[in-house]
Amino acid sequence: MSSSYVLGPNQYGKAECRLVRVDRYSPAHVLSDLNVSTQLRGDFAAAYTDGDNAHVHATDTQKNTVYALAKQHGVPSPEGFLLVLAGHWREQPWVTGTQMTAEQYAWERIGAGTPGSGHSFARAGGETRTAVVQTDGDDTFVVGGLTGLVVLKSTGSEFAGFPRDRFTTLPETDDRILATSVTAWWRYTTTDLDWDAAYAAIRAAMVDAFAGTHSLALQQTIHAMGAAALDAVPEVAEIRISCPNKHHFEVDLTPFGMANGGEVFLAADRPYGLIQATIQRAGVPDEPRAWASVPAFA
Ligand SMILES: O=c1[nH]c(=O)c2[nH]c(=O)[nH]c2[nH]1
Repeated sequence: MSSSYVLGPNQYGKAECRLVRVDRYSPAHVLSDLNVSTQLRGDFAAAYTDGDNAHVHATDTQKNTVYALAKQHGVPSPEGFLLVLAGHWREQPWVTGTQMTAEQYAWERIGAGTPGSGHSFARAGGETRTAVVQTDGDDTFVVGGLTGLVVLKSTGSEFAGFPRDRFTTLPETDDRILATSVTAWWRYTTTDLDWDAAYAAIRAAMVDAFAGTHSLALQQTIHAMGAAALDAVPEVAEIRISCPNKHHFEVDLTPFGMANGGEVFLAADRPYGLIQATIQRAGVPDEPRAWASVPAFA
């Protein structure tokens, strides 16, 4: 190693620990959804100059610490949780400074009046409403839709009974987080409607179906959402729904002597299940021209 270089400022840690904490103390669950990054500064030069890791608190350990301290202390606020994390790391050998950062995603309660109220949420900030109008000669077609409607149930979701082969490792579960970002397109059979009222009715029907359905699979939930949309607005002939299964993995805290209790989750971003279905009103003829150029399932 040449002595003509000196190591300048440096820090290291684990970036973007996606942490979801479900407080189940009352029937109305409380959800905290954070993206936490940790950075340590201190006496770590030898790792850079000599590959000597004797002082290096592994970034994997830093990640585990996020989830373990979330279990122990809860996540009342991003600031409060980061203070807990910083307090932990500042006490460790060789650490002279820390930088703990978090983004928090806000959720609103949904499904009031359904059995899912209390454990069903939609990401605040909301979805994007979409629309496509096409003409072909004298004919006019209207497709409405939405994308980015992010919804989550902190209980009331199971997944079991699926085939097991030699590559199957997924355990069956009778209680998991179900979360998705809904994209939907629906075809109207009219060109004369109160479009805002129809949109509001379809969105509300889908959200309430998501909240109110005790889910045995995302497939079943999607079907319930589509059927609810068709029930809500008779002028809709069919609805296409595309839903990524935004997996939330219960973090194994047993190596740290803690039982998770369905409270601390790692929100994974990929890979994800992708479930897509069209729900059609029986007996209504297809109209492929309405869908020309509308993105197919993707
Ligand atoms: O609701 C689900 N549907 C699936 O098809 C599936 N596959 C999987 O691994 N998890 C899930 N969850």
